Amino acid sequence: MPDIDKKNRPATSVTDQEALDFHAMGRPGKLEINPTKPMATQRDLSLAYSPGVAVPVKAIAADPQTAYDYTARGNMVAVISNGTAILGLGNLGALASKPVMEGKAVLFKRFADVDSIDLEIDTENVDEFINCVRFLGPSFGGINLEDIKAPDCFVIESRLRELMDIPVFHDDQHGTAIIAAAGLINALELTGRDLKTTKLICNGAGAAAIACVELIKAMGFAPENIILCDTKGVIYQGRTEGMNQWKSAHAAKTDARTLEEAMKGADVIFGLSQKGAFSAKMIRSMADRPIIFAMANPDPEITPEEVARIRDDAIMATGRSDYPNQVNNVLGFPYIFRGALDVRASTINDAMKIAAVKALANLAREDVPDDVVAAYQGNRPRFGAQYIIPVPFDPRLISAIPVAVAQAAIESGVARKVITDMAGYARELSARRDPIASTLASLYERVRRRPKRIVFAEAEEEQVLRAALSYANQQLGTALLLGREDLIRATAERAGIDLNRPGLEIVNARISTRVEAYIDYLYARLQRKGYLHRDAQRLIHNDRNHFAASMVALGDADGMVTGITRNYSTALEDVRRCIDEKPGHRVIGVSLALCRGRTVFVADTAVHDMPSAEELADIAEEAAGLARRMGYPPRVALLAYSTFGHPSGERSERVREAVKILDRRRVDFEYDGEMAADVALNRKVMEQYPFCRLSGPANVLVMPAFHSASISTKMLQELGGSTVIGPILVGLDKAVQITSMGAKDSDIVNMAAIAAYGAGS
Ligand SMILES: NC(=O)C1=CN([C@@H]2O[C@H](COP(=O)(O)OP(=O)(O)OC[C@H]3O[C@@H](n4cnc5c(N)ncnc54)[C@H](OP(=O)(O)O)[C@@H]3O)[C@@H](O)[C@H]2O)C=CC1
Ligand SMILES: CC(=O)C(=O)O
Ligand SMILES: [Mg+2]
Repeated sequence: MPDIDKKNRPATSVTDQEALDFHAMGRPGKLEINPTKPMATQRDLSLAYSPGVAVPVKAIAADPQTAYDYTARGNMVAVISNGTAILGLGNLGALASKPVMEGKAVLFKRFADVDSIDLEIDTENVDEFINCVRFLGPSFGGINLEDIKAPDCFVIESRLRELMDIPVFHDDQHGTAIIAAAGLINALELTGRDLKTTKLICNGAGAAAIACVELIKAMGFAPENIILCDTKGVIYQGRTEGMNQWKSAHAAKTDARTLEEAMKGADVIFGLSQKGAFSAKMIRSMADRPIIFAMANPDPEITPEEVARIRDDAIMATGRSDYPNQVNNVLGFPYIFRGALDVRASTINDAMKIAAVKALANLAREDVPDDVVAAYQGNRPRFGAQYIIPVPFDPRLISAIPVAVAQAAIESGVARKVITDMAGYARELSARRDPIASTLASLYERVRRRPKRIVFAEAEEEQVLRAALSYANQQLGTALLLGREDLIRATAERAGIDLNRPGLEIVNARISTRVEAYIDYLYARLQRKGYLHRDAQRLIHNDRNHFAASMVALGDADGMVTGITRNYSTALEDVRRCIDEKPGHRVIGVSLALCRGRTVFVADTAVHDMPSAEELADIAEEAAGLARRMGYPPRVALLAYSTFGHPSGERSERVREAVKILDRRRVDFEYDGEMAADVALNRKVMEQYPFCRLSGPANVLVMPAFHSASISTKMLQELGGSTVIGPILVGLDKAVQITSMGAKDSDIVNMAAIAAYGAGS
């Protein structure tokens, strides 16, 4: 197990066990391959395979460009490594690099809808590596080389670029250089420095470092103001030990021999070396308002906390997502390839790289529009020391960078397809991304800024304890562990959880001084509903849900999460005995189904069995409200088996009536119905009803009844490969969330975070 310094872990750090569990969960690894065409009938087979497949074969043989029309090549990138420089962990071999390469492949998909596959090549021999890759060209639209050590990577990349007619891009070199250069331009601007007079030290003289230095020199940085260092110290003119031609090209005329000597008075320091390479003394010796990019992964050369202890005038960036200013090639490679693929570029040239630098640097200087604020944890960042570069979840990246890259490819003559309508292309690009990940990231961050006390009502269960620990570890607030103390302690011991860490508190119902207050509260609510005082006593003494909900009702906790040991409706009844709906609202459940890059909100998946027309209209309003709060402009479809009156039937009548009620209420969101699910979700089918008032496929589906809501979300999960979050309870006066029975710890912590978010400020 790697030795990680626990004290220096930032807020969102995960434990080693969590990382292993995540990778092992379900189907091991992070990728699978799915067909894009139906493969159900004899005819499908005849088309997809023999004899039909022969037709595109001949077409491609006659005109190779048609491979982009008839195969997956045009959207497919190989992520290729031999594992000789895995992050900052060193040469751990091809097989060990696979988790990182799978990770890069899923980032391609997640951020830019580029399909990608990882290929680990088990050789350190440069010629063997080149020969292995050079013949793969027909399979891919581009090659992303990753984590190959210097100087081999330079030879490999330049030879493959000559041998292949598709983009070959060593991400650690150029991806890193592009992001670092963009961040540097902005940091120089903020500190009033000039590119030509700034003094920069780069620690590390490998793939990333050499490329960074080359790019910034190409952009006008004075060569005499740059000093590179490696494990042997300063790379000075005349040095012979540990040199190669790429280091020699940047050897400095200087008397400095150690990093410490070189760093005295430096304006900028780039770390592309190893964890902990910068000392406090070095940082202290830098010029005023120093610019420190500690980019080693997973642990930087020095942490922002350590720098903050030494000086308060630094602009600080790291390669990590859990600190401000993430200078990491994830901001580049998905979008750079997106742009290159979309114009079928033969290469990624300097013009395209510089276009990406400028697009990225400019984006950080622009005002962040309202619909992007969610990606910034609900804050509107302003160009400044804490914001020199956009965050990876910024939804503007998907349009800004590919457009700039594609345009530069066209202008520099390497595009094999010309895009004339760049504005239309930018719109298409935006539609490729679903904001759910940024929405959830923002939700977590908001909670982190106003941490909440959440009762975990079933804390004797192991997965609940794990979720509580994760809640505390992520600094979302205090997890109140409700249960019998001896049992909680026994479970914690079995699970290896240290209950003494900050952020975990046991609430032992038996000895709580608040028991009488909760009994009085509950009795006052229930006495006219047939409950005796001793019934209230029994509920508080014996039932965790009543105890937890009373804690929340009386302000002893901000919210609660339950549901592991009891079915949903029973848990909800327990809670409803203690907590009412918010005035003017209706309590409903909304599930989020995340499928193929698209999120739909489905309601009501928890409460109303057979809602009336009035109730359906309320459900539409509540669900639209949640969608809007989560950053989705709601387009609500009220679903039925029929569409706009056909086939007619009594059951659709209620739905039609609900639409009329919404008309009368003059609600401020798009809605229409009744309609079948394919009309709601498929633009082409919807176009057959030109009078439909939805401006695009629905993102909020109001189901006609609980059974259809429940059946469809469960089918989406089991058969459609969707991730389903929820049901999220909305409309209650206090923040309560109920998980499904047997939910995993990751689901429980999500629901706890949603409860904390619901608890507001
Ligand atoms: N934030 C980001 O986006 C990225 C960050 N990186 C990080 O940059 C680092 C280097 O990666 P990469 O260039 O691919 O790897 P390479 O193996 O190509 O190069 C590593 C370089 O770092 C030098 N080095 C290692 N330890 C030290 C040290 N303690 N002091 C000075 N120099 C040292 C090596 O020196 P020598 O030549 O003497 O062996 C070598 O020059 C890694 O930590 C990686 O995670 C890389 C790519 C992207
Ligand atoms: C981010 C990255 O590619 C690296 O650290 O190697
Ligand atoms: Mg890398």
